[in-house]
Amino acid sequence: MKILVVGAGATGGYFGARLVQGGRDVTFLVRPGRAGVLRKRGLRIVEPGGGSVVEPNLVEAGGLDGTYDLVLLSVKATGLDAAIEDFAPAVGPGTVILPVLNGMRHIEVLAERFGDEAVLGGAARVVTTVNDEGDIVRVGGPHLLTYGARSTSVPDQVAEVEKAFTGVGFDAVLSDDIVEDMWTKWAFITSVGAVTCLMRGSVGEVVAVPGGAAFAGAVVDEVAAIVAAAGHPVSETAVESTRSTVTTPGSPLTSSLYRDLVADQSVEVEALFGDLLEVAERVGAPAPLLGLTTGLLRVHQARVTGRG
Ligand SMILES: NC(=O)C1=CN([C@@H]2O[C@H](COP(=O)(O)OP(=O)(O)OC[C@H]3O[C@@H](n4cnc5c(N)ncnc54)[C@H](OP(=O)(O)O)[C@@H]3O)[C@@H](O)[C@H]2O)C=CC1
Ligand SMILES: CC(C)(CO)C(=O)C(=O)O
Repeated sequence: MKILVVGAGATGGYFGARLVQGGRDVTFLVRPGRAGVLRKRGLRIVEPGGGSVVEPNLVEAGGLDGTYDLVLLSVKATGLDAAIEDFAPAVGPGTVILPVLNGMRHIEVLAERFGDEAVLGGAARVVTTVNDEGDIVRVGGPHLLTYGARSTSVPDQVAEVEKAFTGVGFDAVLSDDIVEDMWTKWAFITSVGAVTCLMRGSVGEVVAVPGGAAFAGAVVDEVAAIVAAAGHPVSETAVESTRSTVTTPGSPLTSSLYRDLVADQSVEVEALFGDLLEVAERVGAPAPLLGLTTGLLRVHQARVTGRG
């Protein structure tokens, strides 16, 4: 199976490197800056207990020659439209696209462009960042990629994807209800994102102040009520797991959203928060904390965008 990983950043770099190490046929579609770093240093993973480096096959937009069986799409929501134009030549009649983006809006955009059947659902649970040297840093914790067909008609290629993801150095789960898994991940990431961005700290820092844990719990309840009202209830187990995650004393956990915010970078505000706020308004679910987070992030995003 020929795999094209679009974006060799925190998620694509991590899962892609693991696939390379597992002997899979992987090429990374990258832009010139990232290509330069990867040619010089290789694709390095830094993680507790060691690290590794692979020499990745790289291609830049315009250099794509032929189609791929799987496109693993791992750009931020803010880069989605441009990335689609760049990887489109790699998509043929037999290609499936597996996005790891948080949120839901990218699914509609991709399905509109490439057809409903070609677009799988995906949800990544991994805590990775790209450090100043351009290496992928994995903090620890799960490295789980859940994926699956979004409708009952499962494209034949899914079995091939399952084979490709078996026995490589991350956990992969083929889900029979990936859409609900994506809603669960969306509820999780907005909860962690709201707690860390509103309070500007890690979970442990928030929990350490009086009222911090109660505030974090209120965020979890608000988000869970919104997705339930929208017809995508998260299981009680998942709600309690998120509650435990955002109220764990001493936890260093942040979110990629928070890390981008404090690094003064562009944030995925509309895909993660704007869209969920719209859902809340549509179904009449109260969303004061979500509204506050969305406003805060929109102000930040307007400043970043205005800077050019
Ligand atoms: N980081 C995490 O722990 C997790 C993130 N996610 C989600 O995964 C998605 C991806 O996030 P993440 O991996 O962190 O993001 P990163 O910013 O770390 O990586 C995105 C990469 O995409 C590249 N890119 C953007 N546009 C293009 C393009 N047109 N062609 C080629 N490469 C391109 C960027 O390259 P360049 O250097 O050129 O800008 C960058 O290396 C997000 O939706 C995020 O919310 C989900 C779970 C965990
Ligand atoms: C799991 C977590 C919170 C890791 O950072 C994440 O999914 C994200 O930040 O997007």
